[in-house]
Amino acid sequence: MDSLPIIDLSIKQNPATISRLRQALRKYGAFRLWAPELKQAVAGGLSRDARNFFQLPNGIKQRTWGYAGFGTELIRGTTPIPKEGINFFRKNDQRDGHIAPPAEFFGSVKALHDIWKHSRDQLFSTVFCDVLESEIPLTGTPVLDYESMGIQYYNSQRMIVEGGDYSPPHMDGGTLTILIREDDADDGLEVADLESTEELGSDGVGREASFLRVPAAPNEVVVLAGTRLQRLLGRTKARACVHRVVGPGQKHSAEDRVSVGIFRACVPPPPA
Ligand SMILES: O=C(O)CCC(=O)C(=O)O
Ligand SMILES: [Fe+2]
Repeated sequence: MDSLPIIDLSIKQNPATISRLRQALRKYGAFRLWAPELKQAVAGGLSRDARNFFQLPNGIKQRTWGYAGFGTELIRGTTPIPKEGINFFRKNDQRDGHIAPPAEFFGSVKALHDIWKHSRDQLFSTVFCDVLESEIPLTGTPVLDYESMGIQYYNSQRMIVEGGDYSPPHMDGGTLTILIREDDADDGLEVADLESTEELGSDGVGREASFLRVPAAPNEVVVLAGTRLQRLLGRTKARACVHRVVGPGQKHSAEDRVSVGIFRACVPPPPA
């Protein structure tokens, strides 16, 4: 397998596709999803609004709900990630004395979320019933598991360590992450071949595994399995994807990079 298999939710999956998906969930914990409408929503406004937001003065960003400043997010509690981000629909983000994100930006995020809502049930029934043949309910624990959206902004001008990576190898929590990126044949995203190492933790896997590049191809997004899915179903069915974003160095093109994650894609966010 030298690329991740892809599914189109608008058609019934044939047995060959199902078997490729099962294999990919064990080997990489990831697959691709045909989703022109999600890509269109990002290209048609959200990425522009995100770039405008991240250009705002620090003082304003710091006071905005859900904002995480450059290098403040940590991997495994220790390693700072050289990116900025803003999260939407997360509990407890609407702190006193803070301000809402610009209305236009919020509108674009909301529009993307409304589009995603239409595919969510179909994705879950395909993955859990047809592919994983699971009867374990994966929704319905909203205290642990609620959906949020995060926009990541990586700026190569701000890389502290030359040749460093944008994001170290890590696993996401939750069941599934939907990752939407701007089209780019090599934007640095890579997923580990989990069958190429005995290591289980993301740091060990990151050191030892071979990694597969995942191009950000037109009309498609990537679905990553998270630690919660692995816990619920067991490693024999699905592994949590270990992924990283290799820094700009010589390896890929982008000077800055915007990505959108739908995290813990599982249950609807709590009402605003
Ligand atoms: O920016 C990306 O492509 C990956 C982001 C990511 O892995 C994360 O935010 O958890
Ligand atoms: Fe991640």
